[in-house]
Amino acid sequence: MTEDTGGHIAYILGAARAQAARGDVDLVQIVTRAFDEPTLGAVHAQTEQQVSRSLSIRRLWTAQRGYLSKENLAAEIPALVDAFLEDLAQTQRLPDVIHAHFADAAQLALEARARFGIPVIYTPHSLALSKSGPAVDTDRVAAERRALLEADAVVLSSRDEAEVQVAAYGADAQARVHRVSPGVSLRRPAEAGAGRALLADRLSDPDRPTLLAVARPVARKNLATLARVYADSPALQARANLVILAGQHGDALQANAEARAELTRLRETLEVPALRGKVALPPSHTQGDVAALYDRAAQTGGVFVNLALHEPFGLTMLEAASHGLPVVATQEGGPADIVADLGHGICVPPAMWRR
Ligand SMILES: O=c1ccn([C@@H]2O[C@H](COP(=O)(O)OP(=O)(O)O[C@H]3O[C@H](CO)[C@@H](O)[C@H](O)[C@H]3O)[C@@H](O)[C@H]2O)c(=O)[nH]1
Ligand SMILES: O=P(O)(O)OC[C@H]1O[C@](O)(CO)[C@@H](O)[C@@H]1O
Repeated sequence: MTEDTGGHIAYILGAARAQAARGDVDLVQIVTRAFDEPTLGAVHAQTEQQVSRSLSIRRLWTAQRGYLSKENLAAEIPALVDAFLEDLAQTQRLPDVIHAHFADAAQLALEARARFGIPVIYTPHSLALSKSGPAVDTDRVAAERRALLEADAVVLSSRDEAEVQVAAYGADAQARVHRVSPGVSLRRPAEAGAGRALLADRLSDPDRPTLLAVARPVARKNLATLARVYADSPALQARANLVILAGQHGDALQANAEARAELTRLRETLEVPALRGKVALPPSHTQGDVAALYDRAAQTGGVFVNLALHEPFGLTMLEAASHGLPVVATQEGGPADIVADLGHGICVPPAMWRR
């Protein structure tokens, strides 16, 4: 949707679909914020969306009707809490449990528990104290700590999250932790030629092995280092193409400062005459394109690359595996567990190539 739409959304949709398909679950409802932004899709202004018989999306309206990035969401939380409590007060059947994804959602869930007694599960996806860089968002850290301490259960994806990342929030934070390794659905092969069409104008020979990266353009994902390694290596350029999907960045106005800086670095490194025909940094793509690119990379004998400075879990390692694509993955965070379980690649220290 935007350059910041990433793994926690993919996780929620996958988990909700899997839960809704269970015989012992009557209804799953994804509750999120409504917004009116036609360029991002009219569906986000739809209050109720039926996804399948037992899965729906409920969107809450507040006075602020436009799209808000996660950095701008904090001021809207009190209004969202009110909208959520009012919605629950009017529902015919209260949920048996609320699973809050990310600490801002946990703030709504904990208020709902206080009012209606509904138990709360919290999944952080990405804890701010694990992020490298100088600017730690103290409000976000406080919301994460509260959610870790007050939720009835905390569901984490990787051993690193459970044993290392949560420990940074204090010994108490580990008390209710459960580790559940996520999966991804095994995808059907993409439509013949789909990924090829996306690359045709950009790569002189799309059949050469592909080095593929798929990640949001944020400093933590370290995409600029991958670009620099490729740009500095004639040997790599002679053997493989480089394809980087770094979110939707056709409309630069949407991008926040961090994404703009990362995308500028990527363009400055890759959009140079010497690399023409060897590199693709497509500005937009569909979900079908992502699946097709994983397939294409596998078919060309390529590899998926994730050099993140820190990766809390690493859903893209699973996606690559589900398409039969081996990985070179960061050893910082969750990927080491995934690669050890699946045996589909190697883990490397990303600092080896730090800019
Ligand atoms: O241009 C892009 C970039 C990403 N994606 C998708 O977005 C998701 C990104 O996943 P990942 O890089 O793992 O997630 P993050 O956005 O960083 O989200 C957090 O949450 C994920 C789920 O818990 C964890 O795997 C991550 O480690 C954690 O940082 C994947 O489904 C990608 O296919 C796209 O479709 N297009
Ligand atoms: O990089 P951060 O700030 O830790 O946040 C990661 C999360 O934020 C989002 O990009 C947007 O909410 C999620 O898709 C992702 O899981």
